[in-house]
Amino acid sequence: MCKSPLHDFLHGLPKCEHHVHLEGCMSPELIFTLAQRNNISLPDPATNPAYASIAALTARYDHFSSLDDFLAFYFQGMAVLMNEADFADLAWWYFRKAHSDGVHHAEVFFDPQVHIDRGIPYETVVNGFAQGCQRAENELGLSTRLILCFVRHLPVDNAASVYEKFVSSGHFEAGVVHGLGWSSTEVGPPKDMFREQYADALTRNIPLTAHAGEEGDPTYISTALELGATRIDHGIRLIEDPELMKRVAAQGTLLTVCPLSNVRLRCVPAVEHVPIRKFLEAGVKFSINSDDPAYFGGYILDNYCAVQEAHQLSVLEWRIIAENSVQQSWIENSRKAELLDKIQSHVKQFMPLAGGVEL
Ligand SMILES: Nc1ncnc2[nH]cnc12
Ligand SMILES: [Zn+2]
Repeated sequence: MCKSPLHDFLHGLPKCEHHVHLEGCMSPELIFTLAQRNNISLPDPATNPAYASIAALTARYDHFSSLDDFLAFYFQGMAVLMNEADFADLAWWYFRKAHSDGVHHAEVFFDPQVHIDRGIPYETVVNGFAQGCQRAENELGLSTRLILCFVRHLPVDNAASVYEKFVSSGHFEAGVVHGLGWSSTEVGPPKDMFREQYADALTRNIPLTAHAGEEGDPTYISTALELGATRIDHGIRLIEDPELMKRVAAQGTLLTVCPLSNVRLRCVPAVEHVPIRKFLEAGVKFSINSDDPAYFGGYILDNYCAVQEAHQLSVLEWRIIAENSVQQSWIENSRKAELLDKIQSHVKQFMPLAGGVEL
């Protein structure tokens, strides 16, 4: 538990999560358990000592040197997911934890290309994750959205083939998959590598987001916007381009910021350097998220608390963050109204911490 006097306020504050990779919720315990259950060999500890034990793997996660160093473990970890039930259990496990952190609405990423590449059918992945989402809606009252992510470390033809599967499945029209994103290695591959897929998705009114401005400079963000993304995942390097920052603020584009991830992947030296105050001052909308919580030492509430300890925000600033998170969620207006009411009631309870300001 964090030491901030706002801890209880932050815990109960109704949250929306917009940036979490379901495969990033594979804890070392779960990796070892599923490897055994599904008879899958993990890397040999003789050549990769990180896999000697759960404790060794956990300890290795403290020392990622970059995004790509982390991604190697992330792809290895998800290789133990085999059956629909594995995917469903993983999603359910995340939703239960998110619910206990005060999340009411969660938009979650998954990486089908990486699973298909190792022989798991597209339907197994989507059906399993969709089951987890349905269970969270039924049993926890969460609203959920699945976002299919293209990955930048595989050839674009590979993304084209999964995009065809996605389109022909009718999963968007059926409300099973709600949007598209891209992720994985940022610097290196062409910035606009999914131009064709995003152009086609726009004609179908599919919501688009993109990982950009995490390790890459602001031109990665402007390219994603040019291709039709209405949301930017991470986006912390936006502060290096004041003109672009004005545009992003004016358009109301949401940045899905992940503070603990940025520290673990060495994008910033500490949470104090995540430009939270600069974004607030510039009117840039953002939400606070966990990214790959099993790898980065914390789920969403840990990220909220880390931001509070580093930036000392007021109750009213948190209210703005929470309301923007709801307004920029990919949900119906009636659900937005419900969540905005919940935020208002919660903030009212904490009036004294707001310094007596009329709410
Ligand atoms: N932080 C991150 N950046 C890019 N791709 C990812 N895939 C999972 N986590 C990611
Ligand atoms: Zn991410």
